[in-house]
Amino acid sequence: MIYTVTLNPSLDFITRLETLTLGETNRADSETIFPGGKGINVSRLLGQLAIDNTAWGFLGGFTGQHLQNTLRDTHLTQDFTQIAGNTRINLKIKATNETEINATGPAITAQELAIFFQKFDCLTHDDVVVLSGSVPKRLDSHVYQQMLHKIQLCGARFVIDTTGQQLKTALADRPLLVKPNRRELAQLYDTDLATQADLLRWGRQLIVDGAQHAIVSLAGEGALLFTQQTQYFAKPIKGQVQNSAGAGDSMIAGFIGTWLQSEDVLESFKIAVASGTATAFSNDIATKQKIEEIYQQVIITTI
Ligand SMILES: Nc1ncnc2c1ncn2[C@@H]1O[C@H](COP(=O)(O)OP(=O)(O)OP(=O)(O)O)[C@@H](O)[C@H]1O
Ligand SMILES: O=P(O)(O)OC[C@@]1(O)O[C@H](CO)[C@@H](O)[C@@H]1O
Repeated sequence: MIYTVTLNPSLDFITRLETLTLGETNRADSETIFPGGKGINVSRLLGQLAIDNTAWGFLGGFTGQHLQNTLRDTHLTQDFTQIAGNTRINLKIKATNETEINATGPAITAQELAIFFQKFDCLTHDDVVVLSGSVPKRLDSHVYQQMLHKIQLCGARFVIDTTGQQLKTALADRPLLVKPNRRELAQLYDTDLATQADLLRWGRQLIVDGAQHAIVSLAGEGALLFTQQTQYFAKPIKGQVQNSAGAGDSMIAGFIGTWLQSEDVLESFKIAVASGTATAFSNDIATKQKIEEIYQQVIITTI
């Protein structure tokens, strides 16, 4: 079974307007609310690919209830830990540029955390846990390390999509996949990635430091995949970007969902690129139909 963990889920409130003027009352042209949070996005994309998975994380309050209701129609099993606080609302402003304000998230009590950790006791070596996204501000930042410890005790495998020190520490535990974007890779190794050679050098370092597979996503400039043996480049695909939030999560889902079924690295990377791009070209997480349409345009080269 694939389990996704979203410690800090969200309702993503997306508002569109022509221009955003700071310090003024702005009037929106439209608004939409989507279920959000990185692990939940991974779960939803896996669902589109008809891959069974269970979503773990913390949900609470009226926002948590709404999120749970919207997820009912999707192909994923919900096994969230209920909390007293309100699940956060993240504001995504689509104007000339995209501006995001991600909320801190609710407080998690020691008791709620203990109930959440009990879930890890059922893991076996057949399971893969996808750990994604931020830690609610008032939760101990070592929570990722604690989860990794429990995952390894059970012999399960994991994918991790986080940043900075949490990612650095996790590399030594041999994640199946990591997927920093360009900015996150630069921050991880404290370098500026000025050239293509820098990207290749530091992308390869993720493997040297322990990752089994590493995708470096480059938004509208494509993506790189590093494996133990080789490295691939996916050419960018042209299209109308609707809402790029969740593109990276979709890549992770496309890759790991396919790899666990086939262990075919190249095919997994193709589905990853198709899934990420299809989500960038959709308002919400991409549908299976959109992923299949984009898949026809994916071109991968060895570099
Ligand atoms: N503007 C775009 N045009 C074409 N493809 C895109 C675009 N944005 C994203 N993609 C596709 O989606 C993949 C992941 O996007 P990106 O690098 O933005 O991930 P990310 O920063 O993790 O995104 P997010 O945090 O919003 O989920 C890219 O490698 C690319 O394949
Ligand atoms: O604050 P975090 O946990 O880093 O990111 C949360 C978030 O921006 O990530 C998803 C897109 O990847 C959105 O659905 C959600 O709002």
